[in-house]
This record gives sequence, C-alpha cells and structure tokens, in this order.
Amino acid sequence: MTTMSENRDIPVSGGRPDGTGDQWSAGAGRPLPPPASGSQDRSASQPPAASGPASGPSREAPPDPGTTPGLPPAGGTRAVTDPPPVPVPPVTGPTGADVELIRRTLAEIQPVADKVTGHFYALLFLRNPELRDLFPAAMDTQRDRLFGALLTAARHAGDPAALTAYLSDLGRGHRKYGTRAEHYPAVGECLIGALTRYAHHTWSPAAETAWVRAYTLISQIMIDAAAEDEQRSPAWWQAEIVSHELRTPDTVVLRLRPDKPYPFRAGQYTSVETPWWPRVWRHYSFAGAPSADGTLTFHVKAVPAGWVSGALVHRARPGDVLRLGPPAGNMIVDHSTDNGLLCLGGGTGIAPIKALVEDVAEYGRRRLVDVFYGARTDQDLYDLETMLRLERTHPWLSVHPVVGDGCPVRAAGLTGQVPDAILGAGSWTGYDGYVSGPPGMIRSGVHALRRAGIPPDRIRHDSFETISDLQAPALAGE
Ligand SMILES: NC(=O)C1=CN([C@@H]2O[C@H](COP(=O)(O)OP(=O)(O)OC[C@H]3O[C@@H](n4cnc5c(N)ncnc54)[C@H](O)[C@@H]3O)[C@@H](O)[C@H]2O)C=CC1
Repeated sequence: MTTMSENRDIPVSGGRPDGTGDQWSAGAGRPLPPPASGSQDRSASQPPAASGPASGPSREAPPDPGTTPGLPPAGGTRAVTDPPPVPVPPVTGPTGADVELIRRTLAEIQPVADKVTGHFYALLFLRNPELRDLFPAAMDTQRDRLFGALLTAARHAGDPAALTAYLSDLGRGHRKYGTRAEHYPAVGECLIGALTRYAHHTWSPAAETAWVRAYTLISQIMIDAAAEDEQRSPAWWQAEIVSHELRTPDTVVLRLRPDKPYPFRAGQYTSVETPWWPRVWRHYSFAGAPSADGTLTFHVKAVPAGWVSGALVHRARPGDVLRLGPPAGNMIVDHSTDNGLLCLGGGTGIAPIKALVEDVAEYGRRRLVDVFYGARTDQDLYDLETMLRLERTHPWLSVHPVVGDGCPVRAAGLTGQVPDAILGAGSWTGYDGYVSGPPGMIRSGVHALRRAGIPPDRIRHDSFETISDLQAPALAGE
C-alpha cells in the first residue's frame, strides 16, 4: 500500500470481499437491509471515505438527489435505544457475474476517474451538507484515494480473505473519524449516483444491482469490524512527543508516549493526525516492537507537499500531542515456522523491518534474518548505526546496506537497488520474504523474492494496492 508516510490512508472502497461461499448468491435486486450493527462512536464526525485531504466539490451540477433502489435509506440504522430489531437476513454479496460487471464499470470510468470522484463528493455534500465540515478543508488527494481503493477492491475479487482483512482494518480505522453506521448508506447512494452518471456504456440494472450488493457487503464488514472493536479499544489515542531526533535534514525519529496502553504487533502501522492539520491522517509504521515502557517510535521523512510529514519533521517538538488511530496491517512475523526472514527495507521503509528484527529477538527462537537496507546515498541510511548495533548483538542477524549506483558506502555495502541486491547474494529458499518501502520497490522487491524461489504465500508487505497489481490480472481496458 503505497507510500506509508503520505499516501497510504485509504478510504472506503468498493469491491468483493468474501468469507462464506453462499453469502454471494441470493438476493439480487431486492432491497438490502440496513447495516446490522454499528453502535459506533456517537460523536458526529467523518463518514466513510473521509480519511484524507481532498478538494471541494466538483463544479459540475450534480443530478437531483434521489435514492438508489436497493440501498437502504440514509439514517436507517437503528439507534441504541430502539426496540430489538427484526432478525436481519444475511448480507448478500456480489456473484461472479457481478464481479465482472463491476470490473467493466471500473474500466470504463478509469479515464474520467477524477470527474467521477469529484461528482461523488458533490453529491455527498449536496445531499448531506452537514457532512462537509467534517472533512478536511482541502480534498485533492482524497479523489485519487477513493478511486484507487475501488480498483483495489475490484481487483481483489480473487482474494476475499485479504480483502475482508483490509475492510475490517478500514472499518476499525474509520472509528477515529466518528463514522457512524448510518453514514454508510449515504455514501453508497452517492457512489451509485456518480457511477450512473459516468459509466455510460457499462451501466445497466444488472450493474447497479452488482454495485449495490458489493457496497452493502463492504459497508457491513466495515461496520461489524468497527462495532466489535468498540467493545475493546478506544477510537483513538492521544500521544505526547517525548523525543524528536532529526537524523537527516528531512528525516526524523519520533518517540511518543500514548495516554493509554497501545497494543500492537511488530510490523504493523497506524494513522497519525497532527494538531496543525486537523482531520488529515497519515500512516506510519511502528519502528520497533512493543516496548516495556509503552512508548512508540516512528520514522518520518518530509516529502514535497506532505502536510503531515512536513509538520512532523519541521514543526513538531517534544510536548506536542498527536492523535493515533488503531494499529493495522499484517506484515507480522509468522512464529509458527523456523524459516529465515529475508527483509527488504527501502528508505524509511526500514522502520517496520527493525520492528520485525526486534520481534524475532524477543521471541527467543534463533532464526536467520537478513536485512537489505537501501537508500539513495550513504547519508540517507539514517538508521544504519542502529541496525548494525542489532547485528552485533544478534549473531543470527545480517545487515546489508545498499546505496544507489556510484555512491560510496560506509559499511561493506552493495550498490544498486535493493531488489537487485538480493539476487545473487545467496540462496533464499527456506526464507520468508518481507518488503517495506516505496511502492516501486515493493513491486520489484516482491518479483525479486519470487525469482529467488520464495513462494507468494511466504511474502509479506503492507501495500494492499501493490499486491493486487502483482496477484491479479489487470482489468480489461487498463
Ligand atoms: N515511514 C514509515 O513508517 C514507512 C514508510 N514507508 C514508505 O517508504 C518510502 C520511503 O521513501 P524514501 O525514504 O524516500 O525512499 P527512496 O525513494 O529513497 O527509496 C529507498 C530505496 O528503495 C529502493 N527503491 C526505490 N524505488 C525503487 C524502485 N522503483 N525499484 C526498486 N527499488 C527501489 C532503492 O534501493 C532506494 O534507494 C515512502 O514511500 C514511505 O511511504 C514504508 C513503510 C514504513
């Protein structure tokens, strides 16, 4: 998924999660039930699809607000005090034919994705003006994210378990916005409205039914995950910056002390909101395994036009208080095997790799761990000393710095790009692969790991979009 720091915040999407086989068959065209659970946060805030910055509504006049047959009316969710509901029939999901219809729609609208997304927000705010103030002031990035998430979900039709995990993370993550179950139908209405307007050739009653079924299931998975999470976790944490260590002019190592215990697993990531950009959240990985003192460490690199990363690097100081969302992601160590770990970390992507190394060390079972740590120049290897210190402490760990061609490297390092460096550097059968870094590196890193003989199910990374590029055939027309 993406660059961790600035573009990994993914809003609610469309697609075809699965879980149980027969959920996918019945119910075409009949009205779908309102969300079956969802005693989520009651404080008003963001509806689904509102996780990032975005621009204002499209200038195009949206069609008259209406309702979409099949989608439950907005606000149709039962309140906590309502009488017990009539038993809700199982949520029906899209059929195989539906998935094809959804993919065709996506292929058609891809060239006008920006217009579709703009129209979606225009509809959302026209029909629900009270929601506008709950989004960040600027919404440019949000447009790409929504469409990207739709593509991701549609492409993932063949991997329902991964998609369900993704949507569950997304549902839990939406708690911090104050998303309520009754927001989901409103979003679904506007999604269908935007698709209706732009998918001229592929839209039909059958396509609409397919999208309604898909969206209903998606929202139900998100709502259920959020409701379950509400039983055991806060919607967000506050965390005070206790140290701010600038390692390069644009890279900082931050240590935070959360206000409440923050359980997570090494290799996961969370979302961060700064006081300077309210309601703009960005993802960062934990740069260490859970620590005895409960503090959390993050590596942040300021990127051009990166509001949150720029603020964290150049403006934040000890004593400032950030908000954190829940942990997410499954790039975690599989402790059920003795396989070695072959880890590729590019730039600040080394953060979760360091966490994985600490996790292996704490677990206590000796497994070979090889870390290839890449950066453009030697100076950009801002955490090399830490990694080399870990190498000196743990005989099972080997750290291989890799810098761009033509750059001198301080340790006995390699030159080139990280994925190329692993090929020819050893035999990696009997290893599990872990990849973390920029999207291009994840893509080529996974290919390199496969070429090195590591099967796909033993390769983990935290980029959902990237995995869909790798594992599913491209959409027709793309
Ligand atoms: N801050 C965090 O917690 C995390 C950040 N990330 C992501 O990691 C990235 C780090 O960015 P930078 O530090 O600027 O890294 P960068 O862009 O300088 O790349 C670092 C290294 O990765 C390799 N690489 C980059 N692009 C490649 C490509 N297309 N093919 C093959 N290898 C490639 C090269 O070895 C390069 O030296 C960002 O995209 C960030 O979102 C990922 C995980 C965690």
